[in-house]
Amino acid sequence: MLYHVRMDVRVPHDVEAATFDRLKAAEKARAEELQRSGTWRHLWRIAGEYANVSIFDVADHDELHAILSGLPLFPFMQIAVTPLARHPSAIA
Ligand SMILES: O=C(O)C[C@H]1C=CC(=O)O1
Repeated sequence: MLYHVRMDVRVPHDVEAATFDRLKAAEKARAEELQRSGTWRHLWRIAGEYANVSIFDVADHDELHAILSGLPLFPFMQIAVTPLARHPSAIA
């Protein structure tokens, strides 16, 4: 199943820069791993915002939740999920 996911990163002011840098590095490694496996199909920065739009390809809601809640930056993100169904006019 495909899911459109928007992630908005909210950095709390009381988090140390070094701590946040470490979490960002861990997030990058995990994002790259999930992209290589085909699970994280698209990852786009929303211009002008500390946010992304992504497409995930997973078995079901439970797998998506497990992946998203396991992301290193999960505690600092607001996440909006939209399940996608095939459009009848889509040719690909
Ligand atoms: O920067 C972001 O949009 C948040 C998060 C998603 C992938 C990643 O590397 O960081």
